[in-house]
Amino acid sequence: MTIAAIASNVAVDDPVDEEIAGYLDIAAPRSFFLFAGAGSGKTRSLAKALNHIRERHGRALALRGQRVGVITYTNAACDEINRRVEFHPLFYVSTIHSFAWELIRGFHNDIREWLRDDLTKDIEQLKQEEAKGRQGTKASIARQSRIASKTKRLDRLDTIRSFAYNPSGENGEPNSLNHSEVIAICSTFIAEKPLMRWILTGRFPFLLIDESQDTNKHLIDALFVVAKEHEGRFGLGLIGDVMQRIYADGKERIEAELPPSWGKPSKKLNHRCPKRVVRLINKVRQPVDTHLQEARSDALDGHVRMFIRPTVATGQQETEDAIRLQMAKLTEDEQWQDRDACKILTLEHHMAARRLGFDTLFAPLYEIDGWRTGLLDGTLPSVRFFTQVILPLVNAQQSGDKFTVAHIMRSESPLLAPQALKNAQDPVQQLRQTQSAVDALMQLWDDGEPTCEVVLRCVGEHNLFELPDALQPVWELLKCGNDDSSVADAEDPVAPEIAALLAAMKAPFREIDLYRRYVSGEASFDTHQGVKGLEFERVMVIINDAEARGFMFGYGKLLGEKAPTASDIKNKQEGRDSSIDRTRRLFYVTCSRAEKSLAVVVYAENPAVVKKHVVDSGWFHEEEIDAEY
Ligand SMILES: Nc1ncnc2c1ncn2[C@@H]1O[C@H](COP(=O)(O)OP(=O)(O)OP(=O)(O)O)[C@@H](O)[C@H]1O
Repeated sequence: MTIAAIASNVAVDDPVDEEIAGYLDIAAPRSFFLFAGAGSGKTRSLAKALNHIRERHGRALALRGQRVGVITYTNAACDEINRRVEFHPLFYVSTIHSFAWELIRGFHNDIREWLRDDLTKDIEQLKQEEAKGRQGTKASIARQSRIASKTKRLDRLDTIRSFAYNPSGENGEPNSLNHSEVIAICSTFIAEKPLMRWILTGRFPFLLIDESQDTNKHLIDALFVVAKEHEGRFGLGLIGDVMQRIYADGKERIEAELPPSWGKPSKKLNHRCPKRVVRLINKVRQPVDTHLQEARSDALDGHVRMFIRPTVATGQQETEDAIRLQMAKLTEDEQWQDRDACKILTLEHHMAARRLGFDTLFAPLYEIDGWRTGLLDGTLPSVRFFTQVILPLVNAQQSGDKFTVAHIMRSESPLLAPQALKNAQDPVQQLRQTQSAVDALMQLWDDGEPTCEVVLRCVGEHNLFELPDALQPVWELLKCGNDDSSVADAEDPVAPEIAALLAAMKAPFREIDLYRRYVSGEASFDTHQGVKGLEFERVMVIINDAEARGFMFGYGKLLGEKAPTASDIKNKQEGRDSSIDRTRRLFYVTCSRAEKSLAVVVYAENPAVVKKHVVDSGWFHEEEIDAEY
């Protein structure tokens, strides 16, 4: 054996996978919680565990008509697990919502009664609030509208024979359940109905949950009940890292509630990060628990740097570009110069939107609560119309791609709809009219770049495409020139959605493509939360409380700039989560994405205080900090 082989630690966690295999025994399954930090190869351990079940117990399970349930966080994660188990039908791999629906579908009467109870309680609560509140306020109007819609739903319940749910869709039909209802119903049924627990364990004698720290706490609590009641015939495997819990509905302090009978395997190695990053994330984690990691013995040393800059109102983009050049020099990695070769993590989407230059379009739409999800996954119909119909046409036309232009026009334009061509007295004339509509659109670029509003007006005037419902009123307003929401009658303002769209339409058309690239993951930017589970060679973490809007996370306290509030101190004393804890975990997640080098950029009110704090905490050495005062 060579010295290198003796010193190598890369196989140090192999016994953990064997330990897990021991728990996955069909004759005596045992529940377990796998403690494993960032980059420790949780996906690989999960895939190994599944393949072990298939080899050892696949036949027996198949004969009994049983499957192995696997819950992961995203559809992409489901695809990855399925790929690693070669899409074997023994495994039912799904997201939490699909899994919950799979269990409750068919229990229509029970679902109806659950909804009746839930709606009645909600209405009662709203009525009490309304009785206490003031009439005529916006809050009162909103409450009354919620009471009316919930009452309508309650009144219709008895006419609904079967309920429906679409995990990836809008769920707008009267019989459809929304995402949180599906989770709540499933958790309640499991917790309260013994039959449901028998059904669950009968169908899935093993249930493995990845990212369990962020799995809905009510569901985890319900599954704890199942694991206890069916001990010896059902094995629940929770895989996760408590330090990476970043969503509010995950279960706090799950590790403290694990029953003594559960297995508690723990992985030590970080396969992803260079040695210096592992030392940093260990220091960040140290005050929280004892699960510290080792880097692989063959890992790079890597680089970490903190750049502290005074808080400024503008010019962050230039500052961050200059920092990338500094990183390129000190890491001798030229790719830092190329923004697209780096992952730049902002705390919130609007910070990325501002840096990438699609803020005019994005900011007003993001204000509308019900639109956020659609805006972020690119499915919001009003914006989708621009990204999926108008932009491809403009791009194809600009690059002379006649085939694509013809394809888009044939499939999307009412001018070339079969009926329009059939009704046209002269089809050749109809084709000419279509061409002149496209020409009119493209001429908008002759005098520089048009705004989305100008483009929309042109599309509407020439009937180039059918407008989605949401844009129809905007087009009507644009047509009559009444497009300035700021001068709208204060007594009768336009609906917030329309005002948001009118504001967004002021964006230059180029913002459409910048937005599209961001939401499709092609851009160099992402948010701190959005990169959970991912890894990148060069990571830049941007910390700027002055730009952040949410209240969930705040770096000032974590970095010593602000004192903890009375409620932070109370939370700590009572063992509850505080914003410092949440922010620490978020920081751990972001830093642990780096495969080669990491730059942390902090905009601080008081750079000297931040510098002293991170040096005193042992996170960075003085020479790793570049502070400007
Ligand atoms: N035993 C191993 N040997 C070599 N490389 C490994 C091993 N296990 C995992 N890796 C690699 O390490 C990286 C991290 O693995 P993975 O993404 O599964 O970690 P994770 O535990 O899910 O991390 P996180 O919780 O931080 O997202 C991946 O690039 C993976 O291919």
